[in-house]
Amino acid sequence: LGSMSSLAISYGEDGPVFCALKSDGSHLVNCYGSNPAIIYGTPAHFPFIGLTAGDGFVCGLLLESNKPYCWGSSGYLRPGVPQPMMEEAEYVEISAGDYHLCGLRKPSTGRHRNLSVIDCWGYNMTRNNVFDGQIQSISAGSEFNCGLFSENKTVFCWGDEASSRVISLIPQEMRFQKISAGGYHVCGILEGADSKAFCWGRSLNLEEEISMISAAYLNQGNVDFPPSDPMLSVVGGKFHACGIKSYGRGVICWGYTVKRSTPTPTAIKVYEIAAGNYFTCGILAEKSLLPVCWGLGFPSSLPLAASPGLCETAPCPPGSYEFFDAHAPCKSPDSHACLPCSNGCPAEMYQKMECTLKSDRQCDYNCSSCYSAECFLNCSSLYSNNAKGNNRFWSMGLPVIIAEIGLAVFLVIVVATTAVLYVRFRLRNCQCSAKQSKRKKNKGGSGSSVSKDNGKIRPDMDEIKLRRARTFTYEELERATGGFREESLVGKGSFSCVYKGVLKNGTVVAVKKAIVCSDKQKNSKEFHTELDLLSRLNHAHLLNLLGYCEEGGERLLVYEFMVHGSLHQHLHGKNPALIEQLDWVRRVTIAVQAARGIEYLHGYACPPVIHRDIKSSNILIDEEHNARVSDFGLSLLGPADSSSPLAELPAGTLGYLDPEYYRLHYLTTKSDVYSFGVLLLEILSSRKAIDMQYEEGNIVEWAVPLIKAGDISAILDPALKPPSDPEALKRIANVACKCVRMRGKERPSMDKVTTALERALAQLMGSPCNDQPILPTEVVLGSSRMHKKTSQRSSNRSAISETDAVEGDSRTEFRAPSWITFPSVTSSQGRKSSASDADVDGKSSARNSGYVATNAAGDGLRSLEEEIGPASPQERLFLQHNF
Ligand SMILES: Nc1ncnc2c1ncn2[C@@H]1O[C@H](COP(=O)(O)OP(=O)(O)OP(=O)(O)O)[C@@H](O)[C@H]1O
Repeated sequence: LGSMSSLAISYGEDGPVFCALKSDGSHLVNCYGSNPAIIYGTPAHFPFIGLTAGDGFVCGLLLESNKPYCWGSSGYLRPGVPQPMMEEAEYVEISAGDYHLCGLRKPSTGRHRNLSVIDCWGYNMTRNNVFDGQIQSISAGSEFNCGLFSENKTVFCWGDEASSRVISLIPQEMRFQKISAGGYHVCGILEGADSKAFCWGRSLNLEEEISMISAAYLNQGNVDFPPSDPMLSVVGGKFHACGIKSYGRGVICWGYTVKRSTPTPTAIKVYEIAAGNYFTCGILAEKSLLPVCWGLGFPSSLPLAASPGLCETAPCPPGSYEFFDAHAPCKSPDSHACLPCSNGCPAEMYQKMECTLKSDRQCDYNCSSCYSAECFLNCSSLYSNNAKGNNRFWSMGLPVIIAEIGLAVFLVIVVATTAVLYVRFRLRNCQCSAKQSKRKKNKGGSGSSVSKDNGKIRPDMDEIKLRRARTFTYEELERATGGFREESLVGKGSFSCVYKGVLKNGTVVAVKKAIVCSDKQKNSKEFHTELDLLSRLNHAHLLNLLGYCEEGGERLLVYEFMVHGSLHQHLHGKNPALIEQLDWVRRVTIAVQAARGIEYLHGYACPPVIHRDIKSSNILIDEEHNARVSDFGLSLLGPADSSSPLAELPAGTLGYLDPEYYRLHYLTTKSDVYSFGVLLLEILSSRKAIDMQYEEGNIVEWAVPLIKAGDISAILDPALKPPSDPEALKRIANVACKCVRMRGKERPSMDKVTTALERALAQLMGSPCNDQPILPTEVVLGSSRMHKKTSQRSSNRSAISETDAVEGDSRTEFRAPSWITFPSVTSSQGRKSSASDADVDGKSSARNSGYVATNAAGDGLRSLEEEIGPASPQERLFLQHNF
């Protein structure tokens, strides 16, 4: 993030890495950190002009060729010189965002001298951007970029606006000395004597954003505003910014600070700083030139001396001075590391020495006009030399100090009280829907010990027993399943075996027995999560928990038995009759029902539940072929405010796992939407989510390009006759494409998916008014509770069905290991930008008032918003914050 510098910090799931140019003038790079792809990929013998870094990668501007060179593990930027690259292109600056890199080309000469070209590579950015006007510098944010025009010192930005709003909030009338972008904001230093920092965007300084962040993270961090101190430079992290103070080179940070972070050091002076996502590092302004870091997740000191700044071939411009030290930070004697001069002297001080080409401005205390404790203390040595001065200090200084301390204590108390009241006020807002509260009451909630702290409802075990699920003895279940014999086994999962059993009263049940596992705690966590969730949820398309048993080391869950097993068995089993049994209407019905179950988890359960393991083996089918979503072993109680991503370690099943969740560890309901999209593709094609027998093993990589090319028939299951109205399936395929978009915020929410699927189902069934949503589900799908009960009664009577045979063994699914590959941008999103990799000289560029970009052709698909109406304000807020 931010602008090119002598140091750069990479972040991401493989851990943070600090890279810096060596302090010995060799221009070689040294890296330190935990991402092996960066550490081992560091080109130790290439001299660089400067560095920049993003999520999992670092890039440097090569000294010899003035071209960028990247290394690390980004899925969006290949190691080496980014491609496509024009041979003659040379760059003066590079800057990296989360998944992309941009380079500012050397100014053109001749008739194009008033045009500037910025080339970008990576996620959604690969194109050449041509601008009217000369550009002084560029800076990349998470998924956007900004530049500073040399002439009028105004800023322009382009890229993703929805999550950052950096484009609409640009302060048009302001002039900047320099700028630096962060995750979703930009900070700049204003022109003029006071050199104040000014920030805009969504992660800093906006009322709305502040309250969003506070609500989500109140217990974890704090939010504050840009300081008013004059600044020398600023850098942006994901949700914070830091700057070097003009006087004294001290550092100051603002924005969101994660709790448990190492605090910003107050007593250091730095030459240069750079920020990763949640931490910042600076090069100490002392002989050692060692880096110090603060924030979350990085050592606070590093053993690599680093260059204090970038080397420039031109003499240091006015307003800067050349760094002189025992170290010579620049290779060539003609180039200089220029540091910005501090700006004026603070109050109570006077300028002792001007900033020259060789040294910074020096200020000293004006002891005759002291009013701060610092000044008095500094001047106290003078006073101590004469009794008069001493008396003056005691008579004047002490009361001032005491008054200041008193004021500070008072302010702390006021702020703390306000914060406590605010927290209470915010948490009051998570309330369950009236319907749900009523349900809770009806279910014996009067003596309930349900804790409403934090708006989360976490019943204890005793209460679960009382409320719904009954306890079984081990002996009872052992008897029901014939001693857990092999013949009763109906399926196997990663954590459990599922047996068919018949209780004493004749009820047919499925008994899920935890596989004894060395990681007992994890197993126990899953067990209790499932109990907690299932006992609270109640929906026609969720699987009912009947009871549980916890005896000795054994843990068992007892569910309704689903006579037709799982959707996985139907789609991928060995029995072709089973596949055909699921005709198009049945399949789409199952998709709609599953969508409704998930929509309930996301939208109606309180707090929302994220399933985390939506897949065909977790969609069970009852006797009426109605779908029931099962297996909440991995579910998480969502945040009360569903807009805040939960940082959890990725869990789920390979092929269905949301790449954004896997890469960024941000878990939102949109991760379930991704998995559901994969499930839709599976339903349409009968291909497994990952099937290595095909060249394109990943269903998303295979199906999405075909759907986008309009070749829907290529993905439809050949075992079924095409439907009379293939448009309906096309509609579903388009919805699936939207669900599996790389970025969560671009995926539709489950309620929109459900509505779109319902319409498709109506169309498939030949409904004359398929543009109207079909309501209620029960009428169309026959899946009311009553209906379900009948179905259960009959399923209880039924003998072991054709799907009872164990297929778990033949099914190969993998839990997410670190080597998982996801659909690459080059094959899906990347394709759409390839057409726009236009002629660098702007032959095919469209121009628009100073900012001209050869934007990629938009998504060929109609937006879901267009299709089924705009999002509600709450959804919009959620989408905007679904990073
Ligand atoms: N209530 C049920 N009725 C009938 N069959 C069931 C029932 N529950 C599970 N099964 C069968 O048992 C299989 C294993 O289920 P389980 O929930 O243990 O694991 P899974 O979800 O398939 O895999 P994992 O645990 O790895 O996510 C299912 O795929 C299904 O075929």
